[in-house]
Amino acid sequence: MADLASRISKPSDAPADGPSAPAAAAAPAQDNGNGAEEPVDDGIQRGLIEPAYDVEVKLADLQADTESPLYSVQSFEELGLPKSINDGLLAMNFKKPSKIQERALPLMISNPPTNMIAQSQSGTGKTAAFVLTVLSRIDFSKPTQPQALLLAPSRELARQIQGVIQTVGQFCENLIVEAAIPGSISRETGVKSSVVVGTPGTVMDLIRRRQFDVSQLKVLVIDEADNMLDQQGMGDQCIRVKGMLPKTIQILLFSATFPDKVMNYARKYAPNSNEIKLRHQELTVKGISQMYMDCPDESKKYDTLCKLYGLMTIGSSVIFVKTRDSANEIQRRMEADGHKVSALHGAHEGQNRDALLDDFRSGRSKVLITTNVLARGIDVSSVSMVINYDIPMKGYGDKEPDAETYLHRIGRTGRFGRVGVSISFVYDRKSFEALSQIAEFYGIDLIQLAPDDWDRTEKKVQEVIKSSRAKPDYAPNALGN
Ligand SMILES: Nc1ncnc2c1ncn2[C@@H]1O[C@H](COP(=O)(O)OP(=O)(O)OP(=O)(O)O)[C@@H](O)[C@H]1O
Repeated sequence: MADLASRISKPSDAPADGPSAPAAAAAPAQDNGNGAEEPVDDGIQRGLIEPAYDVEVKLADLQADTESPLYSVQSFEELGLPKSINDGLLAMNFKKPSKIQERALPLMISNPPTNMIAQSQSGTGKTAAFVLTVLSRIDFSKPTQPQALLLAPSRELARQIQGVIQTVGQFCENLIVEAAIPGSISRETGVKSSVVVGTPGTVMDLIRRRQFDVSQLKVLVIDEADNMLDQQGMGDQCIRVKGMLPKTIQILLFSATFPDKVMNYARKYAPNSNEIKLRHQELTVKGISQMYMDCPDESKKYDTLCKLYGLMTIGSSVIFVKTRDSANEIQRRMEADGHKVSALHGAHEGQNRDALLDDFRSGRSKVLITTNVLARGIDVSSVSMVINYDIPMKGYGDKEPDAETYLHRIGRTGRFGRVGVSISFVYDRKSFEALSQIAEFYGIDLIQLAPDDWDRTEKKVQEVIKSSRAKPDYAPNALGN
């Protein structure tokens, strides 16, 4: 049995990670809904929760730190991308590539095209890395001929990636990007774009019904590839889709996590790939202060959640629960108790899901209760807190802790150098052991919050949320070799 306390630190008065901050509340981020930042002229990105008191660490400092996953030696110009694409990056105020972008891009855009399996911590810019590659391969004189296909596990992530392609590609003439998600492509027209971003089931249906001409596809990207290729998940669908595509297609697989078991599938799926991999001790983002709350019993979890509501609304927060029913139930109870929350999960109809996420992105709603459907990839820079109401578990009878899902869930905060807090609720031996094993796996020390000392709990959480940016030396060892 794992040593329960070995990775879990006792409460202390020492400040939580992050520069200390005065008492002003952090401003909500300016997310443009595309995962891109609004440009500003102060040399810092808006959307990075920039309260006046944050003078300690700028993104530029983080990107100059050799230990940071955001570090690079080259500029985007030096990576040899076409001007129209560089102009898009400028408009997004992307000043320097992150480490994954700097390392993966030259390998991916070179000819002859080579497959890639690439891993990098959550929120470090994997999307732009593959989007830039896709755009560099498109022949813009054939705007309605499908040339690139990107697959993602959820409609929300597919739409988000579509938005990033449109934003980065805003100066590429005749760029047409379509989402292939349920209800998005009319039977009459079929696919009429050069870039298609979709979920595997819908893409497979479109190809089978001959509404999607795949004969000229040059590049296939699979985001969240470990999840997508997992035989327990969408592995079969992804294999079938690949079987319908040209044999010469360049395949790019991206994720923050690649468990060994799935890595074997990945290597078969994308043979002779270049690989950029991390060790699991390098995976956590140090800007995320990982905390846990030892609740007296399961029923007290809800009371604890309500007590945290004030802290949740300093920025935006995501509450992860195991089932759709518990998402609905917690929403119902919290609303009855006077809190403003929304719930998004797979039982909702597609357009409703889109509207709920759009509201969350824009800050119209600030607390979102959801299931694992939003655990991966979703990029909303204002998220300063993630709550694991249930510790993610996997396997038959939920026997094993799901370390990958834990990492993706908490990675909804702390995006690209920002700071955030994750709070995991434990309430019995099983949940405590599961969290201990996850902490052990990643080599992290979790900070305990005391449910009976709210002053201290609030202080600890506020110290992080209001500090706004990770210090350079919080960054992990970054990419392995
Ligand atoms: N070079 C850059 N400079 C500034 N910001 C960037 C840069 N590259 C990406 N970003 C921003 O960083 C944020 C996180 O990027 P992205 O969503 O691609 O992360 P990711 O690595 O795919 O994370 P996840 O593993 O959670 O999917 C986005 O808001 C994106 O706009």
